[in-house]
Amino acid sequence: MSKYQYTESQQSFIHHSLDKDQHVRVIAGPGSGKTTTLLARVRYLLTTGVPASRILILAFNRSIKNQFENKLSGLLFAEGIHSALPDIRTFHSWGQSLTYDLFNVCPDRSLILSHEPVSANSLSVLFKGIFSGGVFRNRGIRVVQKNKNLQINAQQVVDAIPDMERDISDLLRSWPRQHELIEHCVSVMTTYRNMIGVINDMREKKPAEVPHGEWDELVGFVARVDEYLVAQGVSLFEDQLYRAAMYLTRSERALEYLQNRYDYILVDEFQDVSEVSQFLVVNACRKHCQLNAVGDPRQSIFEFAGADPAYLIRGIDQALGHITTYYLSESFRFGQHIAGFANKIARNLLISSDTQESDELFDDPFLDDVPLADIHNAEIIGLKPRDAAWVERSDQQLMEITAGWLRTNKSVVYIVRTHDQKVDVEAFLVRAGLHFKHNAAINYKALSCVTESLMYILNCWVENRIRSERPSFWRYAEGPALNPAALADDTDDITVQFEGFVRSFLLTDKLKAVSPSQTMLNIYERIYEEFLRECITLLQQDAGESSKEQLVPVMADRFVRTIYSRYEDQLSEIQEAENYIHVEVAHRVKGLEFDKVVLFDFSEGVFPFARRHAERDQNGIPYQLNLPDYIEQEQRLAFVAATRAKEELVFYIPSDKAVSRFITQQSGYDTL
Ligand SMILES: Nc1ncnc2c1ncn2[C@@H]1O[C@H](COP(=O)(O)OP(=O)(O)OP(=O)(O)O)[C@@H](O)[C@H]1O
Repeated sequence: MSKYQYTESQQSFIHHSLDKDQHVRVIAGPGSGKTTTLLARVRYLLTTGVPASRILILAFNRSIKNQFENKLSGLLFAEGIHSALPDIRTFHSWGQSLTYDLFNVCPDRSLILSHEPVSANSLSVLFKGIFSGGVFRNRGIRVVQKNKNLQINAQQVVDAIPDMERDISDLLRSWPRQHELIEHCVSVMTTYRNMIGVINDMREKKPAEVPHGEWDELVGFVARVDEYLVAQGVSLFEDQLYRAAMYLTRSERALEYLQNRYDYILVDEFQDVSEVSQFLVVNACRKHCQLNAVGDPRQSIFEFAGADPAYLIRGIDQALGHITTYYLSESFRFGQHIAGFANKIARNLLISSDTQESDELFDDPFLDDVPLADIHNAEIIGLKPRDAAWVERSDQQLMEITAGWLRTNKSVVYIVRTHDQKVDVEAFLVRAGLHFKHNAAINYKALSCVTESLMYILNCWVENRIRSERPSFWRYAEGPALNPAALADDTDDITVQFEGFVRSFLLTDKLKAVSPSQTMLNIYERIYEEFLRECITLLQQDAGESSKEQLVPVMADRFVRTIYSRYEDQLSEIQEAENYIHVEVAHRVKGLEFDKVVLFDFSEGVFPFARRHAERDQNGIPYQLNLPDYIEQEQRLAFVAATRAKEELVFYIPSDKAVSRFITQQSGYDTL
């Protein structure tokens, strides 16, 4: 017995024809039960006798895939359906396994050995993978090596990291000025988890912006990394899909294999398919396989990565011919008020675009206007211009509301626009004594804070002065002021000097300010202690032979190589049992829902987003903010973020910022 009373249109999709050429599509707004209905459709297929192995379900990332897998197993278990699970995969994992299946079917090396240049995008993915350790260490990436058709396994990729690290430290060592060496060292290390940020910065920099001939150094470094990757013949993340697609375009047998592999392919969030993903899907469904595509064009937020909602709206019709479309028009997630608010955000999309395509997109019943006067659930917390007492009171208000939610066991998310903002929000929550869920990425950020502070200390030590620009997290730290007396060299023993200096920073107080839990505080303290010990050992070994300046880069290098890597594993394993707040960037909340949603910093420049250093027009406006396509993309993101809320939606706008254009166009909301 199902837990839901499915609506008529949901039922029509669930029980849609089993004929393989009767492709089907569902277009519906957020919370209308697309994923829920897709699960029910799979259950229906299984109960009508379709073998699980003939069904493929595709998701865009691992978390959505895992969620689907868990929900499906739960559903089947609850209803006593004894069936194996269908093939549930991310697009990339499908592309990867497909390539190997195709190679077995048609072992023609020339089809997969052709060498493709390493694109900037692939490079970014590679770096992300390597430095986050996730993709490469846990999953293993099978890559095809040029000329040998060998698989390089994950371990080999990981083993290659020291070469790159050596390159980086060589670069750092050869940096002309000590001062900049340390600063650059800090920036490299703090972005160690997101190396591509550094690489891309280098790529985008123009010679004129880089002082004193360092440009050549940067260009040389990037070129060396590129060469290194090419020499490895590394097959990168996106190539998992391209390689399979290439195979299909060149081999009839491969195509035939694919077209006979599955009877049903179901894709959630179809608005986010890219050209290559859609190519694979429609080719798989062209003959004996039914496509079930589910999505919401207004929730297309990955255009920058090649996604195009047009594939959902008409691309699949063009490729496959007749397709039945169902619209789900009721939202089960939220009431009228939130729907009305979200619709207003989306409505602007319709206004700003007069193409045929957008009429098709937005003329659906879900968008029925709701009078804004009715909106109570969506609240805007507006802060007056910066005024300490006022800010304090308003922050306090938000914290009190949040604490109340947690007391009643509500699920709570703070949605931010960028990863950097996460750190700010976390510090904000820590100050308020509230717990947030920290996953590996957040831990890396926190660890970066620790790294940054250690580099800061080393820097001060070399310069014999407290520097005015402190690490960013320092501003959240309460604790006693730094002790300038400790800077005085009252002993000749460099080791004693150093230890006294580091300890004078009273680190524990500062660490407390950035530690989301006692467990993490303990780990941070251990890192500090170990760092200190390592440095002292080094100083003792080198006593008298090296100057402070020479020792600093060596210490920094050691820190990253040994301590950093040892603790990151521990940190990523920590799980908090307490009731916590989720803090997540907008791009990662798609498909999720929470009782209470805070859109943190919903201001101009954040929604829509403008990089701090973005190029500006003659009026000082970041040029992106004048591009209608970009604005639409950002609006879709705002729409996705706002529609995660089941019960309550709060917009939080810092006092010194202007309210986002996406809500200034609205009226009738409550202000706290
Ligand atoms: N027929 C129904 N009766 C009651 N609740 C339902 C029904 N269908 C779906 N729901 C509930 O509605 C909520 C939203 O469903 P779901 O996540 O499937 O929506 P969605 O359309 O996939 O949303 P999004 O586009 O935001 O990913 C879930 O909590 C789900 O349990």
